[in-house]
Amino acid sequence: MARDILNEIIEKRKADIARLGICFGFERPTRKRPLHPFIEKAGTILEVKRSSPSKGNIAMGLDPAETARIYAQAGTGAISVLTESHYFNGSLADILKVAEAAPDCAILRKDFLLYPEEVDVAYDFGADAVLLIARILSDETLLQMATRTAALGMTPFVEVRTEDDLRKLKKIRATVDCVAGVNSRDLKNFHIDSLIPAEFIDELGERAVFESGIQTAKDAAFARRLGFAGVLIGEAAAKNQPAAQKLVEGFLHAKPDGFGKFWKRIAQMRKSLRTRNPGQPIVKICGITNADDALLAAELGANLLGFVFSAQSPRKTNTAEAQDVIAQVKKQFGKDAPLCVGVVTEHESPEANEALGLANGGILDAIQFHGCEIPAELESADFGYYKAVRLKSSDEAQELANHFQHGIPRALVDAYSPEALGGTGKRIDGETLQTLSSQTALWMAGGISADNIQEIVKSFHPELVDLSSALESFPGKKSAEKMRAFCRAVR
Ligand SMILES: O=P(O)(O)OC[C@@H](O)[C@@H](O)c1c[nH]c2ccccc12
Repeated sequence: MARDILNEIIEKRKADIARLGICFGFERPTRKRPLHPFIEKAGTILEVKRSSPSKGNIAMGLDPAETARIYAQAGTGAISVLTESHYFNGSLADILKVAEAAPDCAILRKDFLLYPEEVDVAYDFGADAVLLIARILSDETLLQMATRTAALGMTPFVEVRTEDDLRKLKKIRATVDCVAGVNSRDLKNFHIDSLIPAEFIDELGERAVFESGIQTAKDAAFARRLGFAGVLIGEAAAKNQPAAQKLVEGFLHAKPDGFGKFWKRIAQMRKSLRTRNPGQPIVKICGITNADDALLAAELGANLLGFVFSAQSPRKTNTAEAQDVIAQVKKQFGKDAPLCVGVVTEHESPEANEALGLANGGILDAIQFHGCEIPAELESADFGYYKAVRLKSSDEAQELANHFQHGIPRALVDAYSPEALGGTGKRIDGETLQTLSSQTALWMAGGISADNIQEIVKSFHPELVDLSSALESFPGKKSAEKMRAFCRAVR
């Protein structure tokens, strides 16, 4: 059985408190600073974090006062102080130091708090907000602690990760106002998935915070683009403090937009498939050129439709055709219509410009950059985008990790073929797929059909499968029979 770190942390804390008391041996101060509002408008929370169970040493020698000054200078409105000692090497004394060094910042006490009395301790040491992890607290204790936090004038910051956590949050919100955070890291196995916050955001209320896994300014921007009011950044800020300002600006300069909306819809699709039909991947049917194919695909439950804007492709479409097809699909399926994606293979080609025009006009929901880079000017585009990488070898699979460093949660992998840019029916080798599926949520294209989809799902657990040629009667025209057979097989 995997080691349950969460449990270990809690057991050690209980033992410490039994031995040292609720202040862990520190003298209990009287609060000196005034209370600060916490995430009342969009802002960042930078964390004083020396180490963690997942990463080990992060910034062991960090000086809390110096760090707090740098964070305040970087423009953050709030600072999180990890006070857990065994795994994070923090202490209550750190709060006192941060409070003195950053008098204008709100302070969050970040710990695995278990007892209502610990809320009073947080107040006395100078905290303005208190982390309450829904997963480790019963309904009653959570309510009691949130109520106590609010009664003292602090902000309860409730962290959720599961549906049951969400239920608890809703229950306490009936009586206590609180900020809700969603952790993109699973505290049980440390996996980071930036689409988890996207799944939850619509249920978290206005003051929602995206927690963990933020490495770059673009990642921070992604949280804002999804619509989060706050973002909590630990490792990336603590380890590289001169870069803290860039992280803050990345978040503050972005705004909720169509890019965030696209990923939110992907996250919601994944969630609804998970509840209705666990294991079934999101299905993207690509190479759509006509309304009959599009309408049948939508009726059969395709989640995304792909429109190819590439001169070389036998499945290429154009503005007028795509516009007409998409209008018919949206008319018939309304808000349940599949998402429509333009596939682009070459920058600044007339075809790429047509696709970008449709995306800017809100007709295409996203652009897939297939085998070409994403143009830098898209950083504030009001539509979704991601990259499709054509993999030649398993070595390249390693490089794929880089594509997730830019605030874009997924990349699609396709098989490489010297003859064409896609739609060759060729499949990526099993070893590479295995590597990828163990590292990331797999978005897979190339050689998928009704005949092999069950084996693919079983072996590689793709989150999304993208098909084109296997569903055709001839290039550019889908076969109703093959589409039906595929949809039966994928369920
Ligand atoms: O270092 P990161 O990946 O930026 O994560 C920061 C913060 O979200 C993380 O430390 C955290 C989130 N929730 C927690 C609960 C307890 C301890 C720590 C945490």
